[in-house]
Amino acid sequence: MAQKILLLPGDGIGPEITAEARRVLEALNKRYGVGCEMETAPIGGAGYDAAGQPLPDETLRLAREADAVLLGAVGGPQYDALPRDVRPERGLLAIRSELGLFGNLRPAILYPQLAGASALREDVVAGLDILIVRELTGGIYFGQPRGIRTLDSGERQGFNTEVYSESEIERIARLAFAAAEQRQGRVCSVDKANVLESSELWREVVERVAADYPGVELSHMYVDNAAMQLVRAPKQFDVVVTGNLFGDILSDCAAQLTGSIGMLPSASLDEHGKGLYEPVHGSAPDIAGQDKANPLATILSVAMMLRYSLGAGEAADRVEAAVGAVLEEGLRTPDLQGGNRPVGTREMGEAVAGRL
Ligand SMILES: NC(=O)c1ccc[n+]([C@@H]2O[C@H](COP(=O)([O-])OP(=O)(O)OC[C@H]3O[C@@H](n4cnc5c(N)ncnc54)[C@H](O)[C@@H]3O)[C@@H](O)[C@H]2O)c1
Ligand SMILES: CC(C)[C@H](C(=O)O)[C@@H](O)C(=O)O
Ligand SMILES: [Mg+2]
Repeated sequence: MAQKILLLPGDGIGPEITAEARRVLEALNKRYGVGCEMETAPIGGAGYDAAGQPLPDETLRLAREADAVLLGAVGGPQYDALPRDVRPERGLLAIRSELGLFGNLRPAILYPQLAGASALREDVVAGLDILIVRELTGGIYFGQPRGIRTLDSGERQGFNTEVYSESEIERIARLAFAAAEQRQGRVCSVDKANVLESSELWREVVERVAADYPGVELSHMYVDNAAMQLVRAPKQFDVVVTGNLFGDILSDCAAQLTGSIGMLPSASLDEHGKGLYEPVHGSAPDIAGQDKANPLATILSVAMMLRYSLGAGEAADRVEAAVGAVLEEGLRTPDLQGGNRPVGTREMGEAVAGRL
């Protein structure tokens, strides 16, 4: 039976990059009978425009029904003045929370053809393969209380709360340790336990979980040092497990090691392995609608979807190999240095689909 995929293009470059991901899926369907049916729904600013909500009820219903969801990106300056509760980013947070997508896998892998495009020297990044495991439905993004209040003095005060319960920490830690068992067997847990109680508990629970994975070596690092170590000697990391906010920041940082933020895919998984897949980058309003966006992060997110949610590991390998092939041929969108064939979003997508 055909598997149902819900496409959520979103805003800015979202529609352009998801169109190329769709092209790749259609090519897989046609050539290898991968068998997926695609449907599209609005989210983010597009959701607000269509239904007055950044996560329309119908979009959420379709997402629950689908076997997997592929999202482009949300947000843009035209929505920044909206009331907070209906801003595009709230739609993304809501779908993550509603679907229970606590486990965010963000692999930062350097394609050898892009070694010269990395922010770091080639010898520092050659062979780079890091997996950032970011907790996605807790922490300061969701903690209560939150808001902006007026103090007695008349001054206003913005406040958010960083909270992590033991069960939330335990399940993300288990995901990270299980991943490390399939990789180089090292987990680095990143926190701010020298200052934050939520991190103190995080460290304690991660230590406890580690006892169940004797084959995995655990280390801890404060987030400020981790940011520095990522750009100093990134290959020291195998799996990095961290909370929602730290993971958001560190994954953009890791992206630049791979040549561009346009190269980083992600999978957001629930307890049963159902997932939403999206590039790590945002809606890039500065280049939207100009055929300049790199669609590879979204196309590589399709590979993760095929592997984790659709049981099509071979097709996933094909997609990743096709990305390697087009880079080898020298195709580069403007965000990627090097190469000998400058291309736009569409030509890059067509090339990948053509090499499957
Ligand atoms: N998952 C998401 O939907 C998501 C993620 C991050 C930011 N956002 C939203 O996106 C909007 C813009 O945010 P931002 O500018 O801070 O981050 P961004 O990731 O959208 O862009 C940062 C920079 O990277 C470039 N870039 C991003 N993706 C690219 C791609 N595929 N190809 C080439 N260049 C690319 C952009 O042109 C820009 O210069 C905001 O509204 C933000 O909230 C959404
Ligand atoms: C747009 C925003 C809500 C989102 C996040 O902070 O999680 C984005 O930056 C990401 O990395 O997916
Ligand atoms: Mg981010």
